[in-house]
Amino acid sequence: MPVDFAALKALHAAAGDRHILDLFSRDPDRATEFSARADGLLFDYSKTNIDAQSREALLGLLDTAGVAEKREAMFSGEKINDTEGRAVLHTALRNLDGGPVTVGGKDVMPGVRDTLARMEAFADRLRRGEATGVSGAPFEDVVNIGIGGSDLGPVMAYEALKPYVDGPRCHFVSNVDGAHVHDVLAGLDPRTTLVIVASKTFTTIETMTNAKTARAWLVETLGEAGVARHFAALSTAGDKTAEFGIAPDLVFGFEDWVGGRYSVWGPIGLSLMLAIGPRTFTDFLRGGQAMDRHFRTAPWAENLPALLALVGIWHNQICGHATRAVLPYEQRLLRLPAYLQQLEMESNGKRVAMDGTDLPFDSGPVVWGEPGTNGQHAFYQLIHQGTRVVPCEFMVGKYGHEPDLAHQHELLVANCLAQSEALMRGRSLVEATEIMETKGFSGAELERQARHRVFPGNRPSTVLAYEKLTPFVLGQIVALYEHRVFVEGVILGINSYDQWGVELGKELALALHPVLAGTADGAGKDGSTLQLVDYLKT
Ligand SMILES: O=P(O)(O)OC[C@H]1O[C@H](O)[C@H](O)[C@@H](O)[C@@H]1O
Repeated sequence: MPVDFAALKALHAAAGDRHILDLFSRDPDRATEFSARADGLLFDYSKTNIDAQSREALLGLLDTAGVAEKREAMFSGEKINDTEGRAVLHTALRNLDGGPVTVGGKDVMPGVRDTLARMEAFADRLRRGEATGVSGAPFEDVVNIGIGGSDLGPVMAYEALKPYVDGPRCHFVSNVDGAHVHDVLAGLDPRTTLVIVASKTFTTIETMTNAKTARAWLVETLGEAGVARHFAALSTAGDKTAEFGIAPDLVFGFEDWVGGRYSVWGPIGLSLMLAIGPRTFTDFLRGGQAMDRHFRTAPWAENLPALLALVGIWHNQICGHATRAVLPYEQRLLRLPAYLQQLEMESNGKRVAMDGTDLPFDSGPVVWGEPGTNGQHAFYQLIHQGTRVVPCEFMVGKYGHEPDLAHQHELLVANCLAQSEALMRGRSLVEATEIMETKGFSGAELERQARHRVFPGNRPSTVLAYEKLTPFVLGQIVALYEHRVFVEGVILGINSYDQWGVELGKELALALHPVLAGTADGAGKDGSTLQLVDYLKT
């Protein structure tokens, strides 16, 4: 049944400009009552304007939208991506000791386990120095060439898990801008470099172009014979990887039921596995699996993915806040905001419902962010005093990985909690006036100066706290956000698993390329495009 936000909007309107602090005064247990835990994670959403009544109504959306049935449909391999006729089974990639999962009557788990075992065997051999390049020298560097989901997952996780890296160094090339591949290859020795071409379709123009450039770079030193030993491929398109010259034993395949932005758990995670080793990679999978279990079994009121989704719906569709900031107080999560941009915006940035009718409300929000504390010295000004409200999602760990620098970690945590507190508390005109009086201001100038120093406060934020950013915890966090996207998508009644919105630009770029190269004319193009072609063609 389609959801109706009218009741929630009425509750929001009735709350008026009620202050979040008043909710705490009224309910001394608010912090615990508006928090939930899962396998060591703590999600605190008490510093939002959601009260018991609005939470009840939000939870009601899950039943109206049939989230529980759709959740089981996803986990059991039904083709819920119905504009592409595909199942959505990234969860099978981390179903390490679970039961069979069938698609079209066939259990996919033997294939998943087989590919994982091949990846592990290769990773072990490479890390022991047994799988070598043509010169016999061990691989020291790995270059993952991919874009979108074939880049963001591995690069995000590699950066996040740097303390666990004890294998080859990984480098990531994604942009079709030749500067990217040039700069990465410039520092590398082809004799000790493994190039991984990561592309689900093996047709993505950026990836195939960069792969050809890397191939030419390698062949220049090692000859054609080097390709079979120095290139691996991660793809669903086995025929195309063979055409490229990649040896079949270095092709790690997967099925179309793994969406690009959900693919880090399988072969697309090979670079990560090479860097941290198969055992540690398994910990990452186990974290994802733990979150799957939590998502499937925890009651909705304690279910982290559901709660994150409902908080998201409340802020975006009900309160009308069009963006949300993801602010990890964890330097190594520096690529997480970019990863979540693809995960959330490519999944839930849709304008029609499943049945093709116009969506009667806004779809997913604009997601953006940076690690704290850097963001504090950049854009937090707008978050605190701008005219628009930006719901903030903070993340922070109890421990860092640098015991010698524990004092810095304390400062980091203090900053995170202080920002969340400051957003809620604000600073009133009275308080600001008092401060400016002590600085010697008076009269009209006192008021003018004080007004610049007012923080409206009452701005919502959530905190996701964890013990330490281990591979397991990273797995939990990534799966948490995946399932949050799923729940929001189901409530909105959209297909979170296609991405038709990326197609038009790709088609037009292909058509413009020959115009820029001077081998086709620009007939039918608009004046602006023609003017820019004229300026930019070489
Ligand atoms: O892995 P590939 O097939 O090369 O696709 C790479 C990326 O490009 C596409 O345009 C999609 O927008 C992404 O969802 C995908 O992750």
